[in-house]
Amino acid sequence: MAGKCWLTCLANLHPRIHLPNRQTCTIGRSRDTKIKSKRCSKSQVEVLADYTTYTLTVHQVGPNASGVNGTSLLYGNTAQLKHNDILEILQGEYHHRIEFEPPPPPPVPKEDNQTNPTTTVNSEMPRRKANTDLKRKSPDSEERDTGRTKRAKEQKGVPGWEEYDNGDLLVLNKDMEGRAKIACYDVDGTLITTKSGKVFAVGYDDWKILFSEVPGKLKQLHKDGFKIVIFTNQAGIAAGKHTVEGIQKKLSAIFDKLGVPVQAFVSTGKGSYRKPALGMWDFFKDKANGGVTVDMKESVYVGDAAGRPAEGKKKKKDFSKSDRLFALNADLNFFTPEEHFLGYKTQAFEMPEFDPRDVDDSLPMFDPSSTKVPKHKVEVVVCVGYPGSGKSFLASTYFTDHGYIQANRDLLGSWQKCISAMEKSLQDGHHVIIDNTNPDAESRKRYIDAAKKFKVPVRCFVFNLTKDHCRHNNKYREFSGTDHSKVSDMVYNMYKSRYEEPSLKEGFDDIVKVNFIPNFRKKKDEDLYKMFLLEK
Ligand SMILES: Nc1ncnc2c1ncn2[C@@H]1O[C@H](COP(=O)(O)OP(=O)(O)OP(=O)(O)O)[C@@H](O)[C@H]1O
Repeated sequence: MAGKCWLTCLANLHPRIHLPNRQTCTIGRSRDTKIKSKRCSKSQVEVLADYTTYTLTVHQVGPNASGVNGTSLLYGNTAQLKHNDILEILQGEYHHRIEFEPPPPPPVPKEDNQTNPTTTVNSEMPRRKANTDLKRKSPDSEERDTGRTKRAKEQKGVPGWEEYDNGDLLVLNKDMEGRAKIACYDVDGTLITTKSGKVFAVGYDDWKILFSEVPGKLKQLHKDGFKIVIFTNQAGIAAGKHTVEGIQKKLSAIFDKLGVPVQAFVSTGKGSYRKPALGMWDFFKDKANGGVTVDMKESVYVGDAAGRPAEGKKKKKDFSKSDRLFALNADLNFFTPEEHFLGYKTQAFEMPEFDPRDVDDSLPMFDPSSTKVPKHKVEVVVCVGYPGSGKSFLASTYFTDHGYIQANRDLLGSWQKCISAMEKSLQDGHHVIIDNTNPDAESRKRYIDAAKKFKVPVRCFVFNLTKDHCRHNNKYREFSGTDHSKVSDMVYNMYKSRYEEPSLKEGFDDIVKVNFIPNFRKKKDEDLYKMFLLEK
């Protein structure tokens, strides 16, 4: 972990600025930065250093663009910078280097569950009409993609492996004979551990069988009529940290050592093949078990990402719950490696805070339940809610039916355009709903002021969902193929840090809470929604 993070001015105009761990700092026109240009706001960017991941989250607050490594950032957008990245406080001007001290350790090939800090630029308020600057891939990622495509083609050399969905899924022994009883396993931390003793493998040879009991147990199960099937997340491949051949050779070597026939599925990215989502399981059931129906009562799934809490200093908590949730989604009997191989009694575990199976549809849509829509002859409704809280869903399925014009920054491009759309609609005598996240008083004030200018009442509708519920909705949106850019966890943290509880003092005529009332058009949408889609 870094001990310090510095913002170092490349023009050497001022002493370097210290950025404390996990504290939001505002950078802009100030004595500290010696920036005098009025184009630079006093609050041009908000930055948040994270010493554990060696990353700096930058959120642009000022109206003029800032820049990151030559790429423009726009109002409301965020970027994640790593050690030695350059922040241009105004795009093309006031270049500052991000320096962690001591610097991050050099990258080594790692297992899937480790992420290397890489610079990413995201729209905080995810854009449907994406800014092309933000969409453009960094030269780095282009190199990685090209490399990956090439490697994917070259991988034919590793016997038995095939690639599906442009390399999102790798399958070993797809046509292996089907069986009804399936013993499924995760790999890292379940069948193997590192030889080096490090948490993450150093190279593809850094592995050994986890428990001496593993090969015998697998052989016995195979003899008893079980098919041995592996489901492993290896998003390090898409991230460019692993090669396809490297992982395939490593896995094939592990299976040779186990001495039992194995069928394997590898999810290489972050999409719907990644556990706990069921992409790999569905592929296995539908296309790789020779048409044999799985006996769900007898079949088992074993994995170490089981949500077990820490045991004092003896054992860290599990890094994720994805194996347990994958088994739950698939309706498979789940065991930890210790329970399965060593005969431990059921181990304690924690479930995620948000359980999609428990969404309560008995609540009233609004609190107070007597809330009228519309309430006034012409009015403005300002939404407040995390990305994925359902603002657009409610605006388009409910408010527009009641004659509201929906103003959404992702669609229109800027809050200024939302104001113009709002003013035009009010002039034409239409209600307006402002469908943006609006976490703080400052972002809401613009709409309140514009409504007051037109002497029109303005109400605030606050979406009453937890952060994890909204993260779930966001994943659901991703998997259901909606045209919406991905929203990262960083954006959720940023919303949380900026959030100010709406108050009547801001000028609202009323504040209403909006409950999440599930409303699905198709059974398959509901089925997907009710699965665990988050890993923790
Ligand atoms: N009441 C609901 N019933 C079923 N699905 C819903 C409901 N509300 C939202 N969803 C689904 O949840 C996902 C997120 O909803 P939506 O896009 O409306 O969120 P949002 O608050 O507008 O997000 P953002 O601020 O990121 O644009 C979508 O896939 C949407 O279909």
